[in-house]
Amino acid sequence: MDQEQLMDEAKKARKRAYVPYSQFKVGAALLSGTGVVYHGCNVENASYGLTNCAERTALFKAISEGGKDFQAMAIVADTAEPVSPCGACRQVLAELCPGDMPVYLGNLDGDSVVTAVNDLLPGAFTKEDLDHAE
Ligand SMILES: O=c1ccn([C@H]2C[C@H](O)[C@@H](CO)O2)c(=O)[nH]1
Ligand SMILES: [Zn+2]
Repeated sequence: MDQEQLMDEAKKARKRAYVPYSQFKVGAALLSGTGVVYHGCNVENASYGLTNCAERTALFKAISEGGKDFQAMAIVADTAEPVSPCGACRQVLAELCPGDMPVYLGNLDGDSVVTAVNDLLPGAFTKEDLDHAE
């Protein structure tokens, strides 16, 4: 599955966004090592802070269903520039995906940029930091 196909999967996921408060729909698609695509949309809540972003929805779905060896993630929103994932999602990506995994950021106009997990969160706090606790 190439970048364009994974972006199309993210666009499909975006349609399911539950966004009664922001009306800002985001979709994500995460490709696993076995070729399975895990889809995620943002899911908001009347208690705003409980909102789950599209990226974390896809990641948590994938882990809970046994997905592994993640190959790439595509993220799309209706933004002027390709969407920029929030800090919480960058941290969860750093936890669960390889540092060199490509992340495709896009918008509905077809603009896209390719980045990588490490570039989204240089110096991430990781399990290695915990290993050195005294
Ligand atoms: O990369 C992003 C950025 C924002 N949101 C969601 C959270 C909230 O529902 C809405 C506005 O921030 O967009 C995502 O899902 N992913
Ligand atoms: Zn986020």
